[in-house]
Amino acid sequence: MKTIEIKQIDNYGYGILEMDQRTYRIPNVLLGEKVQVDMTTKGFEVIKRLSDSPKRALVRCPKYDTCGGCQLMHMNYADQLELKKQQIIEQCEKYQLEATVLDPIGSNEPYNYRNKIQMTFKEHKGKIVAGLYEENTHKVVNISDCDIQDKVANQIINTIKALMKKHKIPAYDEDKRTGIIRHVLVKRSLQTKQILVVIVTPSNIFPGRNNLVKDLNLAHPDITSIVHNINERKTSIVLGDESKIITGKGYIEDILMGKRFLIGPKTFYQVNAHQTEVLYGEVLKKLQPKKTDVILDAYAGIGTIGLMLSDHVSKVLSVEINKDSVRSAVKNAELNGIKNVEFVAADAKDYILALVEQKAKLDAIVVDPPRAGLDLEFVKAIQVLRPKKVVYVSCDPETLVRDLKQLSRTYMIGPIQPVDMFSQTYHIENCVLLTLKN
Ligand SMILES: C[S@@+](CC[C@H](N)C(=O)[O-])C[C@H]1O[C@@H](n2cnc3c(N)ncnc32)[C@H](O)[C@@H]1O
Repeated sequence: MKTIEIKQIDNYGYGILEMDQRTYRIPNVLLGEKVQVDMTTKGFEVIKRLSDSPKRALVRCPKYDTCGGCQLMHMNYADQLELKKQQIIEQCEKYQLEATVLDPIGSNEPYNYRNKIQMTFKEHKGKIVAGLYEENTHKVVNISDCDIQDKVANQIINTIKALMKKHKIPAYDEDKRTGIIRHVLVKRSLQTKQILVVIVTPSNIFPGRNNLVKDLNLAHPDITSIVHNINERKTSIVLGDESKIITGKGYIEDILMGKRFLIGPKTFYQVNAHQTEVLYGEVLKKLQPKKTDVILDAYAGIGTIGLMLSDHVSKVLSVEINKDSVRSAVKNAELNGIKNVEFVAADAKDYILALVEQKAKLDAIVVDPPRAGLDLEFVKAIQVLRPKKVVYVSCDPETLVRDLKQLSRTYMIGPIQPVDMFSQTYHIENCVLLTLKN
């Protein structure tokens, strides 16, 4: 056993310890804190924290050390934001990109902000547990009150656990392939307060379903719709292909930037509605669109950014690879009476290459790719099309800066504006305006 002092913290919130020519990353420690550590056959283990930094924040979650879902709950919120800013600066240095990184826009609601919760159910020593998988394992950490998830959704999960006991409905055992309830997904709209509950089972057979649904509705009369989803596959993917609507319409509605959006079991939707409006507000502010503009919204999801922009421009081209999301986007346009957005289900790279082929004239492009960032061919196609403005929305600082470096040959890179959509975790969203060089 050894006592060590934490002398370095990386930009993801881990203490860094160099020992025996190896580097260890220690969670839940702050600069100057002393910890007792032990080398085990498995590697490195923190036995006990011996001192607390004056900058330590109260960790509200009793499962913080095992769950792995949050990494920064032990830090003051202002320090969390500063650390996330440093992540982006680190990437700018790595890729030698000259860019200003602004202070992140923090959230007024750094707890209980997630509007979607997805719990895995298991039996453990004769008890039903529901929670998230422990990092890199299939062990479920039992969570009864997650501090970043919606409070009502937490209560619904606890009710379902109690009702399973009451009606003797067993949780699914993925090794033996026995039992009934595998996962429960709850989505709750911030604006309309509508609630969708999706109960996932491994087959059609669901004894006790009617009793469970009846009691669940009695306990939570505010539930808008309950869906039974069947996932027969041995996979960590939560939802299967078949869904049966048990009550309600099978989806809920939310309002974002004044527009209505339909959210079904599989619909991709930003998890932090408070900060999504802040982020989309930044997109609008940076783009300063004109009524005559033709804009491409690439990696469009259910069309949220393009639909928000539709009032301000002449036409939006919206491209998204997931066909279900595109179908939702089309419905969302109808729901809002929007007629100037053209939706395409395609790989954004293929679509933009076709626009290059057609010598299309675009005034601006908004991109919001997944963590992998933009395909190099997509980046090069932007450089051929040469719209005056590009707004890049990103959830991964490394791929953002990599792509900005490439785009900086043709575009001036504006200040990078981080927006904190994922408080208590090390994730950060960014938004940046690129303006065509003369
Ligand atoms: C970070 S989400 C952004 C969604 C949307 N802009 C929003 O704010 O909700 C990224 C989206 O890119 C889509 N996507 C991933 N790869 C793609 C590709 N090669 N071409 C087009 N869309 C893609 C995903 O399905 C997902 O909907």
